[in-house]
Amino acid sequence: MVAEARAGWAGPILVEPFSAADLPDIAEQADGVVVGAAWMQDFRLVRAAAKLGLPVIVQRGPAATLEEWLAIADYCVAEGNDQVALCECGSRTPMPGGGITLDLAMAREARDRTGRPVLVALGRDAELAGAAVAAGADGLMLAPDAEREVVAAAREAAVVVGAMVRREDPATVAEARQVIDRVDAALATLLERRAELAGVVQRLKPVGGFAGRDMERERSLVAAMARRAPVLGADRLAPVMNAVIEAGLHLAEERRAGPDGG
Ligand SMILES: O=C(O)C(=O)C[C@]1(C(=O)O)C=C[C@@H](O)C=C1
Repeated sequence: MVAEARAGWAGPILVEPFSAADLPDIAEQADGVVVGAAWMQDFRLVRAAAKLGLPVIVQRGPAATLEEWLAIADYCVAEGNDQVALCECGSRTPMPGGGITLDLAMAREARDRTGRPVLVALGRDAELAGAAVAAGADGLMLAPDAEREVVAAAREAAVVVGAMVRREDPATVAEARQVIDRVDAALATLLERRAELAGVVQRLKPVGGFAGRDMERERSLVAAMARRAPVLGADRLAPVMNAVIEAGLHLAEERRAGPDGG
C-alpha cells in the first residue's frame, strides 16, 4: 500500500501501525510514523514506534488531557527521538455525526508549551481548516480517503486565512516569494469579492458606473484603509484603490452592456 501511495504522491508518507508487527515494514518504507489517537496510551507500542528513529506524529486520544498527550511526546523523546509533532484529533462529545469536536484551544496550548509543530486532523471535512490555521496549526491532516474537493478547500483556506492572520519571517528570496504568493492569493480572493460587491452597488445606485462616481466616498475609504495600513499611508494607497475601483467600474459597465455590447 505504501508503494502504491508513493506512485501518486510526491510528499512524505506517514503510516499508522495496527500493532508492533507492522513496525519493521514501516521503518523500511515510511517517512514518518503516526501514533494513532486510538492507541495513544499503548506505551509499549509508542516506545517501539519512537525507536524506529523516524519522525513521530502523536495524535491526541479522544479523552486525553493536555498533560497525558504531551507525556506521550516525552516518552518518544526519552527513546532518543526528538522529531516529534503533535496532532489534535478531537474529543468525544455529544455532537452529532460521530461526536468528535476539535479542541483548537488545546492544540494552541500544546504548541505554546512545547514549541513543537501541532497539526489538526480534519477527517473528511474542510470546514474548520481556516479556524485551525487561525488558531496556530502548523499543518492540517485529512483522512486518506478525503475527496479531492475537500483537500483543495482545506488547502485554499490554509493559504488565504494563513496570509491574513499569520506573520511569517522569510530569510531567503525564494521563501519571501512563497510568502508573497500566499498574500497575493488572499488579495486576489478579496479583490474578486470586492469587485462583486462594487457591482451590487452599481446596480442599486440611481446612477451607476463611471457616471455615478463618488470621490468623497473614495477618499473616506482610502482614509479608513490608511488607518490599517499606516506604513503605506493614504498617499500610496490612493492610486492603488483608484485602480481597484476603476477595474470594478469597468467590469460593472461591461456586464451591464452584456456580451454583445448591449
Ligand atoms: O460606494 C459607491 O457609491 C460605489 O459606487 C462603489 C465604489 C467602490 O468601488 O467602492 C465605486 C465607485 C465610487 O466612486 C465609490 C465607491
